[in-house]
Amino acid sequence: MITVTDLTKVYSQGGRTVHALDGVSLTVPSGSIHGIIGHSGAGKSTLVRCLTMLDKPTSGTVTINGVDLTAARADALRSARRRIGLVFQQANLFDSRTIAQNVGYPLEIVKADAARRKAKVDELLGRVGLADASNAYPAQLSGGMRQRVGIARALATDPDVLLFDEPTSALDPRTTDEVLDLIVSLRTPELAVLVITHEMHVVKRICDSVSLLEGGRIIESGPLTEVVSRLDGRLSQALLGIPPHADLRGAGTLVDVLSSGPETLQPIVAHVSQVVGAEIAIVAGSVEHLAGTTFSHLRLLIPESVEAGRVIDELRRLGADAALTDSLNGTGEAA
Ligand SMILES: Nc1ncnc2c1ncn2[C@@H]1O[C@H](COP(=O)(O)OP(=O)(O)OP(=O)(O)O)[C@@H](O)[C@H]1O
Repeated sequence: MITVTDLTKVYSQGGRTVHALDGVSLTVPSGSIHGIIGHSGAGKSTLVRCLTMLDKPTSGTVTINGVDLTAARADALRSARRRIGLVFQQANLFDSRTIAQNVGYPLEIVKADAARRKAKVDELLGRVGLADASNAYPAQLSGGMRQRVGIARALATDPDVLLFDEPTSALDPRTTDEVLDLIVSLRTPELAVLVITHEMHVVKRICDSVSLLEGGRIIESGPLTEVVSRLDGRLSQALLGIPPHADLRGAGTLVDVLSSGPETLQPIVAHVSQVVGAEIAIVAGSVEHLAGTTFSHLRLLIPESVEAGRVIDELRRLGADAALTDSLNGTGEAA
């Protein structure tokens, strides 16, 4: 389990002070995959550096399975760092070493004997689907395969936390999904996985929970199924993205409606049209299958002849959430 409490990082540059991290707190239980999503400049790289103590936080704590990294002294910190496996955007492999030697490198550092090293490397290459590539060199592998090697290397010291920093940003969509599926397959009850990314697709595909980082702060956080259910949430609007609607002024009132699970199979719009005695158009929509549940976010155009409040009440009565589109914050804007 990784626990981050009130983490801050302040940089001073040319008389200017930058609060790159401004009170970040989060918990990633062992056995789960947590995503941190944010735009460029949100503080993602700073967070990675502070979590691994490559950069010392200004204040706050980072605890891994009860060990406070911020309080650890040199030796203790070195062994605590080994509890974190790190995977970056580029695998950064040694070109002159074979794949097996690259994966076994962290075990050389801790002076594991050759037999143990070989057994571990064989096991890890099997886990990442590269058992046949052990004698190959990095230049002979595709980008996706190199990333698999990086993942195997990060697992070499049996870490408690696996920290991914933009793991798929350099990969094509198909390879991205293969690597994401691999990450999911690594899940064990002992391992806490933290994925830092700017890609909502990564969050949708593999995360159990997610935090939105902006300006060094976590402004929204929770289990995926919970954040997506908040009609007014930034993460919900990004996960169930609806393109900004065309200018429909004068055509009626826009209402957003969000439903999940079995409700998404109900013809609620047709039903409400019948109840209010008017034809309601769906002008935009998004349906996603996330964390095992189907979510639907629709934008409806209510004719002027019908009171939108009645439609909203009726939709809510049917178990959906609904609100006037204009009342929602930042509608149509991705996180
Ligand atoms: N060493 C530094 N000195 C001064 N300011 C810094 C330093 N590192 C980061 N910052 C500032 O801290 C803020 C967060 O930067 P950071 O690189 O962590 O964001 P990011 O989300 O990783 O962005 P990107 O995806 O573009 O790398 C930015 O305003 C950046 O200019």
